[in-house]
Amino acid sequence: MTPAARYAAAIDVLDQILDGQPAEAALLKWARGNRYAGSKDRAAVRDHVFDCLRSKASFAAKGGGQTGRAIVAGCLLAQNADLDEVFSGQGYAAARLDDAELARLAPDADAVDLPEWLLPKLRDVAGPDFQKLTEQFRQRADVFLRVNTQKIDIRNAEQSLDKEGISTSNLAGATTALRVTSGARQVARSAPFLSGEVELQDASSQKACLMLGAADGETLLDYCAGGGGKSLALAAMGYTVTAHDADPKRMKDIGPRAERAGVTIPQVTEITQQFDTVVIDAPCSGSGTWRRTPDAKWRFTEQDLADLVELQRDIIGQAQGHALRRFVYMTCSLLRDENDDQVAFVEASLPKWTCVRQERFAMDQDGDGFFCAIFEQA
Ligand SMILES: C[S@@+](CC[C@H](N)C(=O)[O-])C[C@H]1O[C@@H](n2cnc3c(N)ncnc32)[C@H](O)[C@@H]1O
Repeated sequence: MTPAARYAAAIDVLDQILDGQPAEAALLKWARGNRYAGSKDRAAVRDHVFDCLRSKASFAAKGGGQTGRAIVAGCLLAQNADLDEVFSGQGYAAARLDDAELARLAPDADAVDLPEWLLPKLRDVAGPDFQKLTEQFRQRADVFLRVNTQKIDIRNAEQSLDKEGISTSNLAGATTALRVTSGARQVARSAPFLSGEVELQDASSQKACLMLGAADGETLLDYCAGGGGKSLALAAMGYTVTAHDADPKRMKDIGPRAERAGVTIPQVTEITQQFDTVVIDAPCSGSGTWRRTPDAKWRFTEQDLADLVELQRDIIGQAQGHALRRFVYMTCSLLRDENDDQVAFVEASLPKWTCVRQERFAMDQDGDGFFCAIFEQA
């Protein structure tokens, strides 16, 4: 596909998303309907769509409308790119911009790329860094790997990855983490990944797991285990991990991932014992990861947030009952409602627990937004 044809495909996919389809479903539908597109084409179309979704409001303002064509036009204006090359009408390129569309272009227009109702909440959390935070929402997030230090040390992992064309660099504050600086798309096919020496995991999630400290033979229940990201990181730290999730189907990847990593992680649907530590990686807005799932930020509503806050409280109430020594509450959210306010809720309603440590990881070039609070028996 030519560069212009890739933009034309992105316009079609964006129109489907604007009609209410989730981004992944719209991209999959496009790929199935256009089998001639190779993996590089699919990756490029995906990148265009996600870039446009991250900056949807500001691109729509520049491009003069809420359509795939206007948003892509706004994207090109933001990059000072040549609109005529992309909207050329030649071959599989998008049709030329008509006079009405040209008249609506506003290269100097701008907008905050977040839903209006969330702005006071994010201003409250970010304080003087609010501007920086809004700018971050427009950026692509880096890919990070977690080195499985039970199998390989970080220096040898870097060398093995390098042999496969994957360049990495170290990261301050996370002894297990590598930033992928090139070759990210090769990771899942590479020998270090397939042999369980490295896993894909954001750096902030890794830092939160490291907050739990040395395992000292402790048993640990991962109460909201999902695909097992935290379970695997904690098993690699030496914890004897049991995985649980309200939806057992979500745990289907844990078996193969654990096998690659060389650990055993039993999965349970009913909990019949107590654990030294219980980890609650709670369902949340995911606002700290919206650079990776930008359509989610536009769909998220105040009612969604209220429902999540209630669900998180229910889960805390259930899960803490299985903890002997401590429980750990985590979210990949930036919002106080899901973080600090839940710490206050625990301290007010469950007086046997005291928060002994909490960390907020900013959403920046070194990882997603993340929150972790550790509670011990008072
Ligand atoms: C943030 S995700 C977990 C991500 C996972 N820990 C990881 O690191 O890959 C939250 C999980 O909580 C689960 N969940 C939702 N409600 C729950 C409940 N009432 N009890 C236990 N798990 C629940 C969801 O099915 C989802 O898999």
